[in-house]
Formats: sequence, C-alpha cells, structure tokens
Amino acid sequence: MMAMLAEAGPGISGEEEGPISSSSKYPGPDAPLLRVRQITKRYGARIGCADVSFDLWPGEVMGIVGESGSGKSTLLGCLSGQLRPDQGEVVFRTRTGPVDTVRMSEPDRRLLARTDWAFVHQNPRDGLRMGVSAGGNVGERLMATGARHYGRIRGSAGEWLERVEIDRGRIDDRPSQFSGGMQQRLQIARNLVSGPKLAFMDEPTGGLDVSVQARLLDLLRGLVRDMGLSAVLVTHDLAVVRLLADRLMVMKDGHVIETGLTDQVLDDPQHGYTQLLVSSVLQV
Ligand SMILES: Nc1ncnc2c1ncn2[C@@H]1O[C@H](COP(=O)(O)OP(=O)(O)OP(=O)(O)O)[C@@H](O)[C@H]1O
Repeated sequence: MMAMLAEAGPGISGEEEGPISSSSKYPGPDAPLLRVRQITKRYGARIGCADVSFDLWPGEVMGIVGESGSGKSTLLGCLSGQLRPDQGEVVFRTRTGPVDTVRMSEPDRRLLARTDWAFVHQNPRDGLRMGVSAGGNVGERLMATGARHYGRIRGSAGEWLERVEIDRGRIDDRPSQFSGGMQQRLQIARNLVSGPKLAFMDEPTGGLDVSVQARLLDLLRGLVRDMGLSAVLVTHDLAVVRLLADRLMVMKDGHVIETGLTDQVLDDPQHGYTQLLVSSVLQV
C-alpha cells in the first residue's frame, strides 16, 4: 500500500517522501487519532445526539449501535463533517498536528475527506461515481492526493481492484455493470487507495445478501488490520460489530448509555436497554 502511495505522489501535506515513519509527527499508539468532546446536535427541539465524548486510538474500530432514531447517523455526520454540531469538538491528529475539524475551513475539510479520511456509505451509489469506470473511480481518489502518472494510477487502481476481489479485467466497466456486493467492494477500494488513517462507515454491509455480507465483512476486517486503519462504524447489526469493532458505544435517544470493549458489552451488558438489544438478537 505504502509503495503504491509513494508511487502515487504527495499526500495531504505535500510531502514527497512516502511512508510516514513511527518517529514522524504522526501520532503513535500513545495519542488518540480522534478526540471527540461533548458533541451535541439538535433538530429544533428534538435531540439528534447529546454530549458525546470519546477517544479513538490509531488502529482502533469503534462501533456505534442502537435502535432506529437513537442518533447514530447524526453522530457519524457530526464526526465526519457532514453535519455541523451545535456544540463540541472533534479533534483529528493530522500529520502536522491536532485540528478541530468542526471549526476548520470547508476547503481544508474537503481535502481531509479526500485523503486522510474515508467514508463508506451503506448505498455504494452514494460513494461512487456511477458514470465513471471502476478504474476511474479508484484513480480519481489517487489524483486527489497528487498522483499524475497515468500508467501508475491505472496500475494502482488494478491492484486495488484485485485487493477487493474484483477481476482486474473489469477495470473499464462502470459500477452499474457490477453486482451490489461488487459495487460495495469498489467503494471500499476507492476510499482506501489513498491510505487514509480514519474511515467512517455507515452500515457498510446493509442491504446485501447474508452470504455477500459475510465475505465483505471478512475483506473489511483484513483491510482494517493490514492498513492499521481506525474506524467509526455505525450499524444496527450486532454481528457486524462483533466481527469488526474493538469497542462499542450503545446509543439511546441521542445519548451514549453504555460503552466498553465489544465482547464485554455484548456478553455482559450492564444497561437494561443494551440487555434488551442483545437479547433481541438470536445469534450474535
Ligand atoms: N434532518 C432531520 N430533521 C429533524 N430531525 C431529524 C433529522 N435527522 C434525524 N432527526 C432526528 O434525530 C434523531 C436521531 O436520528 P438519527 O437518524 O441520527 O438516528 P439513527 O440511530 O441513525 O437511526 P437509523 O438507524 O434509523 O438511521 C431522531 O429522533 C430523528 O427523528
């Protein structure tokens, strides 16, 4: 991955030297990658999410679960810059230091979204350009990070298609010619090709057949581990968090009511609502 990035050109900070070493300014395992403090978002009198705080560490996956309307999407929107919270901080450690993304300029946030951040939508159509070829979808993101050499961009796109188990021979096909599972894998390739540090995932396996889901989950788990990716994962599916998330936050009526290591929360839920949530699923 890093070799591909080095070929692809400069990263967000315009550095030419490729991989960031552990001794560089990028935070090590002793500093949170994302520091979230008291995030609150209201829709008029209705609470979207209230007073949410947590730290996300490099390489960690945080799952957010809760029933419909509990505030998961609102929180994810506030964290990823798609919604502006009424209150609170979302501090991301960029390569040059911590930045409160709630208060950063729109162009800077857009640059971050194309480089160090990834967003995997439930519906791949929301994360892909349907009128552009598979290779173009992946290559476009590399170009956003400064890559200009056509042959190398195409080579990296082909490698990433294979990495997400799409035949390289399909590189010139459009996403509309792909199955739902393939479209989702293409969306993942488009997002991860630039070597992001943090991925926001909104029901990444939602709307897919069970067997397709299982394969996608396996693939995601491997990529997250291999890339040392941090992620915030929203889902109502406890089997998905069981497989992917290190830690879990349980939301109800916009508030976080329970948090802890995933296995701990699922095997020994403390809050009555979490107990109900876990017991309502026959097989987790
Ligand atoms: N655009 C909006 N305008 C008004 N209220 C909203 C809006 N979006 C969300 N809400 C309200 O905010 C609360 C949290 O909604 P949110 O969509 O964040 O929950 P969720 O847990 O993501 O639900 P789901 O799993 O169904 O997507 C709900 O009461 C919802 O009605």
